[in-house]
Amino acid sequence: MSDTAPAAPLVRARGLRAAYRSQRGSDVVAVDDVSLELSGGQVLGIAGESGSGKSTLAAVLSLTARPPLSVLGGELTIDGEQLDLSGGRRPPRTWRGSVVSLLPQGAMNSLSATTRVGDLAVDVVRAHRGRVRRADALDLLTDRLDALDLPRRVVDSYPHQLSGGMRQRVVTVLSTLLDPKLLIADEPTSALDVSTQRALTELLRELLHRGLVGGIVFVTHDLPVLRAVADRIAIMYAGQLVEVGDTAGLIDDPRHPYTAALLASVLVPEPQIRTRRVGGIAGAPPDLAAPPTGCRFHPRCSLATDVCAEQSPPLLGTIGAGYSTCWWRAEHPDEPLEARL
Ligand SMILES: Nc1ncnc2c1ncn2[C@@H]1O[C@H](COP(=O)(O)OP(=O)(O)OP(=O)(O)O)[C@@H](O)[C@H]1O
Repeated sequence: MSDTAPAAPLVRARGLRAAYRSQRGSDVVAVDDVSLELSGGQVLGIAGESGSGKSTLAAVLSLTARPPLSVLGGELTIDGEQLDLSGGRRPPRTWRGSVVSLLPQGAMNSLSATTRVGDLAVDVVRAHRGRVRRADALDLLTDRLDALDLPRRVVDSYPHQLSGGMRQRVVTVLSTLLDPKLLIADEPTSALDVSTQRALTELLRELLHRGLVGGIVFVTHDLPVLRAVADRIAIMYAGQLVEVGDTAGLIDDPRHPYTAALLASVLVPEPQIRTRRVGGIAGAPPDLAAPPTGCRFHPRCSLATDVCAEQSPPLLGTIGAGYSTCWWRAEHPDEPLEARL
C-alpha cells in the first residue's frame, strides 16, 4: 500500500435497510438503503425532522433492533470486522457494549432508581466480561470518573440524587466503560439545558480524545448542537440520507434543498429560538408506508421538476467524502441554494 492511501474508515455501513412490521402485515421501511462512513476520532451527526428515521438508524447501527423493527439487509464493518445484516442474521453478542454501544434516548431517566451507580457499573462490566470481581469493576468506574474529571461521590449515589446533567454524564460513562469502538448517542442532549448540553458534548469529545471511544454517531433534531460537536453531518429525510458533508461546509453551503430548508428553519441567531424544533418547512414528511416516487422530498421542494417525481435522484459525490442526492443539484453544481429558496 502506498503512503498516501487513505486510511480505512472506522465504520463503514452499506445499504442498511430496516422496517417496522405493522399489525396489518405491511412494512414501514424507516431506514432505506443507508450507506455512511465514519473515521476514527470523529463525531458524525445525524439530523432530520421527527419521523425521518434517525432513531431507527441508531438501532440498526447499534445492533439493538427488536420486533416490530427488523433489519432487512446491509453490511456493517467496524474497525475491519464485517457483519452481514441480511436475512435477519443475529449479530454476535460480543459486539454489543465493546464493539458498539448505544446511549439510548431518555437513558438518564431509565436508570434503576433503587440501584447505586457503582452497582450499575458492576452489572455492566459483568454482563460483558463474565465473572469480574466487584472491586475490580468499581476500580474501573472510579478510574474512568477520575480521568474524565467527574466526582467520585457518584459511585455511591442513587440516580435520583444526581442532577439531570450529571445523570446523563454518568449514563454516558456507564455506556462507554468497555471502551466501545463506536458509540451511538440518540438525542443525548434533548432534555438538557444549554450549559449541561455543553458539559455532555465536552465529555463526549473527551472520550474520543482519550481514545476511550473510537468514534461517535450523534443523533439529534438539534442542528445548533451538531454544529458545535460534529465533524461531519448526515441529513436524513424519509428514511434516507440526502446529504453528508463536513460540518462547516454543509452549514455554509448546503447542497440539498432539504438541508437548506432545515438550516433556514433552525439555525437562526436569536438565542431565544435557538432550540426551536424543526418546523419551518412547508408540508409534512411523507408516510413511510407509502413514500413518494422519485425523490422523496419532491412534493415539498420548490425546485422540483418532472424528473424528481419520476426517478430516484443521483448520488453526487462519494459515500466516503460526502454527497448529496438531488436532480436540481446535478444541473446546478455551483449555484448556492440560499438565493433560490
Ligand atoms: N414501533 C413502531 N412501529 C411502527 N412504526 C414505527 C415504530 N417506531 C417508529 N416507527 C415509524 O418509523 C419512522 C421513523 O421513526 P424514528 O423514530 O426512527 O424517527 P426519528 O427521526 O428518530 O424521529 P424522532 O426525532 O421523533 O425521534 C416513523 O415514520 C415512525 O412512525
